[in-house]
Amino acid sequence: MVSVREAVAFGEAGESLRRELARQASAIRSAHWGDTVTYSRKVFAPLTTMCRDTCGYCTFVKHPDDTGAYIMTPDQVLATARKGEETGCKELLFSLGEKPEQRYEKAAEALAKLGYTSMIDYLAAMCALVLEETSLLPHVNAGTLTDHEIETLKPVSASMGMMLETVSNRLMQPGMPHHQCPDKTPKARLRTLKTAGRNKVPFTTGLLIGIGETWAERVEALAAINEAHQRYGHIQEVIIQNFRAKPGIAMADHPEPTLDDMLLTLATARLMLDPSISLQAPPNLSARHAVYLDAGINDWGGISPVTRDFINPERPWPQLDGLAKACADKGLTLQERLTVYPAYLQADGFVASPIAARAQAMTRQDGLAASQALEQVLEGAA
Ligand SMILES: O=c1nc2n(C[C@H](O)[C@H](O)[C@H](O)CO)c3cc(O)ccc3cc-2c(=O)[nH]1
Ligand SMILES: C[C@H]1O[C@@H](n2cnc3c(N)ncnc32)[C@H](O)[C@@H]1O
Ligand code: MET
Ligand code: SF4
Repeated sequence: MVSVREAVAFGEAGESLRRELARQASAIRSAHWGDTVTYSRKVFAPLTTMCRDTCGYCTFVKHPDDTGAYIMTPDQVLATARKGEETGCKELLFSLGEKPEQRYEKAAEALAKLGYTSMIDYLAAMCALVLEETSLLPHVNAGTLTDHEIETLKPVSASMGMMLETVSNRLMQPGMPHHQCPDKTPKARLRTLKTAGRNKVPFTTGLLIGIGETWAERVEALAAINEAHQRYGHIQEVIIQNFRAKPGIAMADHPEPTLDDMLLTLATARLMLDPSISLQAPPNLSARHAVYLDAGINDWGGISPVTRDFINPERPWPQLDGLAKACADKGLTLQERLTVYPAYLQADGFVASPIAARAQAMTRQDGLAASQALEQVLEGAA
């Protein structure tokens, strides 16, 4: 694995070094992930658009007084889940604003009408509903979480995630994207990464690139993720997500990261991270996503046949046959996976047993990649 010092120097890499790094990253992908590239067939449930943060890149968040501010009702959650079941989805991805009830009276009132005082408690109830009433596996993307919140969510979810986004404290300053966002302080994000590890939650995290961070800060963020994984063994996947500028956000005129920047970041991530960590990039945020395969990715993340990407709603999902062809053109095979990676289904203390049993049954029925013990994966990586 490449050190922080070496990786920081990659920021200055010219064209030939960039090509060499991508080649090495692809070799790691082949050695550890073979020739399969995966995706998770999912439906998206944007449980609430209200949030106590106001990130400069986010179009998802709505002020409680705006149109488009809502909390999904249990019936709406179930209707979404049913659509997913009908189209062969296995994951239901809950994505939501963070603790809106702690900032807005209106959000607290809307939550009270549903019978709850905390959004996380409501989220846990909706996960339980999905488990009871449908065949899907819930994945939770709810931002920062405390020990108590993770304890509430763990028995009712297959996996959880939170984008670290960045470790840059500069981005908290006035005029920067995380100004006055209490849940985006690097301290709170890093704490959540560790809390998830201590609680043995199969965890997804990652970087949002091109929001004003320096190359060195990006490398530091990757190092922090890898350190957490070395300590707790819980990071199942890392997403490198490229910022997209769009009308209506504070960062509407901020330049987007270039494709070369994305490729160098992906290769660096592959070279820095434990090889057992899946490397994911979203296919819908670049028309040129096929070349990500040359920079070492082995996963496309969640793709939905029914719901749009609510966080980037103007960016439709690519067709699965197109993605399969992009993989095949490079000698790779596109394969469906579950939201929780196989190794975590066998590892002690990770996935609640009824949920692990459901996931294992799905694996057998659908011929998904079989389970490999976490110890084995981590040993292989060492
Ligand atoms: O459709 C999306 N899925 C997102 N996902 C879901 C992802 O694509 C997969 O469905 C899951 O990670 C399961 O592997 C996230 C999951 C996380 O845990 C954390 C962040 C994200 C971010 C996105 C996103 O922006 N859009
Ligand atoms: C769910 C994840 O979506 C990402 N996210 C939020 N807004 C944008 C945008 N404009 N472009 C790309 N990704 C975005 C953040 O990283 C968040 O954590
Ligand atoms: N609010 C959470 C976060 O920023 C979930 C994704 S953004 C809708 O991490
Ligand atoms: S990115 Fe997440 S935390 Fe930030 S404003 Fe949007 S919903 Fe809230």
